[in-house]
This record gives sequence, structure tokens and C-alpha cells, in this order.
Amino acid sequence: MDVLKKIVADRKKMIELEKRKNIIQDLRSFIENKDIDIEKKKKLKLSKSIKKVKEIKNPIITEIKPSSPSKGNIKKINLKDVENIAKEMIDGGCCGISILTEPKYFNGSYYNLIVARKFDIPILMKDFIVDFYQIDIASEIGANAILLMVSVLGEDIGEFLDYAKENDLECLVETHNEEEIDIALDTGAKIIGINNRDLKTLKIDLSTTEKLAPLIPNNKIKVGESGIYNKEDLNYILKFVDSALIGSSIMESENIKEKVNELAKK
Ligand SMILES: O=C(O)c1ccccc1NCC(=O)[C@H](O)[C@H](O)COP(=O)(O)O
Repeated sequence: MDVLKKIVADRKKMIELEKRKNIIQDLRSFIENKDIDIEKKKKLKLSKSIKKVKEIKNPIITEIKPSSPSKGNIKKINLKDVENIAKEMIDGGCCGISILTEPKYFNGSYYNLIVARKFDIPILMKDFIVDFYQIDIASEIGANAILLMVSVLGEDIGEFLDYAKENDLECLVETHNEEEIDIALDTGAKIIGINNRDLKTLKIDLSTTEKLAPLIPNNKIKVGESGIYNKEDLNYILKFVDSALIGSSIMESENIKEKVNELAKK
């Protein structure tokens, strides 16, 4: 079984457990104790932020990613660290923060998203969404956008987009090839991601963005994802898309604020 299939199979089992445990109740209590105005934060829009930042800086969505199947452990972090990392990313000039919430393979957590939610920055809930229940969670914890993967949802992705819209969530619709782009375009997705990482082999090929971006009309917001390590990689990717999603290289950095600042500077 390839990595993506394994992640998705495990995620489906975990979600059934989360439903049985009524995890939404626990998340609500945690939010209450943090005194965060979720309704106010939910008004932030990732799409708007990308467009606005693009005029002055490189619009980068920085990712809080403690571990991954390709890298293993990237940075061991607790909730206080998450808060500090989110602050450093914002001070460095990111246009949005992506937060991994998948626990088994990425060591992510819904609680990581909630503690970063104190800041006024659009937040993308990065998970392997296979069930509407996860969209309910994203909405409860104040995410502004969610990731929907064509490789996981196929043609069903339209229903997930509609349900996300009903919940006032923007969607980053992720694609890896021409067929997936056709599906994304058929659904009317507004923000389309191109992942440079082959999720079966985990190999990175930055030229995926160059090959696929011209297939997406320019009235869409295009995001190049994965494998961006330095300014040269970023400048190459931003020749074809509006924004870039960067995780590992920022998380591995000793000084996150400086690294984000260096990348975000035009
Ligand atoms: O990152 C992985 O190893 C991975 C493996 C299997 C499925 C998804 C995976 N990553 C998800 C992502 O799309 C990235 O976290 C994101 O684009 C940032 O990538 P990077 O800058 O290369 O960490």
C-alpha cells in the first residue's frame, strides 16, 4: 500500500473514534478556556490575504509541520512552541499559516490550530479530509480554509466543496496531474494547489508546478506546494503561481522569523 493510501485508511478509522468520543465537545471547552473569539477570526480570508500580500511581498503560506512521512521528526514542539512559531511566522511576513492536524503521520493536532488561532492571520487546516465531520471540526476551531485533495476525494470533491462553503470555509484544492486539474476546474474551485511531491513515492519535482500551472486559468488563485528550500526554489515557483506553501524548510530552520522574512522579501 502506498503512503497516501495508508494515511487515508488510518485517518478514516481515527475519525470514527473522534466521533464516538465526541471530540468537538472537548475542543469547545479548550477554546472557552483560551477566550478566543472564533466568530471574529472566521472572517479572515486566505484568498484575500494572498492577493493583498502579493503586491508587496512574496505571498507564502508557512506550515506548522512537526513530522512527516518523508522526513520523520522535523521539530519536537509543544503548544507553547506552536504559539511562538506562529508568531515568528507572522513577524517574518507570511500571508497565511497552514497547520497540520493529522496526528499519526505528521504529529499534528487540532489543539495546535486553536493556540495559533489567537493571531489575526488566515489559517488553513491541513489534514486528509474524507468525512464532513472534519469540516465541522475545522469550522468549530476557527480555521479559515481547509485542504481538499483530488487524489483522496476524486469526483466527490464537489460535495465537500459545497459543504465547506456552507460552513464559510475556503478550500485549497490540491492536484498532482492533468486529470486532477480537470476535476478541480469542473467543481469551480477558486484556490488550486499543485503539489510538487508525488504522494506515492514522496519524490519532489519542482517542475510539476511549471508543467501544470498553465492548465489553470489565471482567474484562479494558484498555489505551488512542497519542496521549496530556498529563495531560488521560491522564485522559480512564483514565476508560475500566485503563492507558495512551505513547511519542512521553515520548520527545520534555527530562526523561523529570519527564514520566513528572507523568503517573503521580494
Ligand atoms: O510531507 C510529506 O512527507 C507528505 C507525505 C504524504 C502526504 C503528504 C505529505 N505532505 C503534505 C504536504 O503537502 C506538505 O506538508 C506541504 O506541501 C509542505 O511541503 P514541504 O515544504 O515540502 O514540507
